[in-house]
Amino acid sequence: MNQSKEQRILNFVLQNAVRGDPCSVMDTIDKYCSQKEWAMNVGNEKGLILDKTVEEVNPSVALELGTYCGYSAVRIARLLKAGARLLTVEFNPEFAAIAKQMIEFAGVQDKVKLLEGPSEEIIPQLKKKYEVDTLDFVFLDHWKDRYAPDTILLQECNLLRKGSVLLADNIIVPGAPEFLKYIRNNPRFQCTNYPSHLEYMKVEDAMEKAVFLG
Ligand SMILES: O=C(NC/C=C/[C@H]1O[C@@H](Sc2ccncc2)[C@H](O)[C@@H]1O)c1cc([N+](=O)[O-])cc(O)c1O
Ligand SMILES: [Mg+2]
Repeated sequence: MNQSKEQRILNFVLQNAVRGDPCSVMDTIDKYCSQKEWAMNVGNEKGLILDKTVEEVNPSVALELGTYCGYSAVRIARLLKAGARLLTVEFNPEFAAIAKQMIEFAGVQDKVKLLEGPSEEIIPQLKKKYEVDTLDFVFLDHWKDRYAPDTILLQECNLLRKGSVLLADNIIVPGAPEFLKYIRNNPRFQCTNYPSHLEYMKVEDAMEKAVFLG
């Protein structure tokens, strides 16, 4: 049975990256996906916006929606302080299995907990089952039509506190129009747009930061 693209990406990392070195894993994925097969990792240009936001927030508890191959989980986890943790949600079992191996190869597994299942089921479990009080940082990079409902669900589950920071990928491509409409018209969020480019392409994209005002 022939391999999936995601399996080919993982194999390329296992054969070419340096075990225990998150930057080497990120660079190797970016090399493969820019030269061989495009894939929907956040990439290095938008990745730098992600880095700056994570460094600014310096989260104790971070949530990622949409793990995919684990590129942004490795990217975020490498910046977390001692004792801080990233919860990342993936509902596709094949992708989850790939991401688990990617995270372990990068050596950040002690900071990352991969939760398998759809965000709408996992989010309501975060407090009781995963011992979360509130989230300091949330990276939205899953199905674009889930960004708005999941942002509402995070509020309904009292998972946001004054100053919690949301960062959403793909504001232009594929786009998240409902989310943008919701978040920019909501007085409880302070929004900032970061123009960038679609990963590995000369196509315009953007990220949106939304700070919860409580
Ligand atoms: O479609 C995109 N992303 C959707 C990502 C989805 C990821 O999240 C879960 S869905 C899920 C996970 C958790 N809970 C519920 C659902 C999927 O299994 C996948 O791992 C996308 C597309 C493009 N593009 O150019 O076409 C560029 C990008 O940067 C993108 O992020
Ligand atoms: Mg994306």
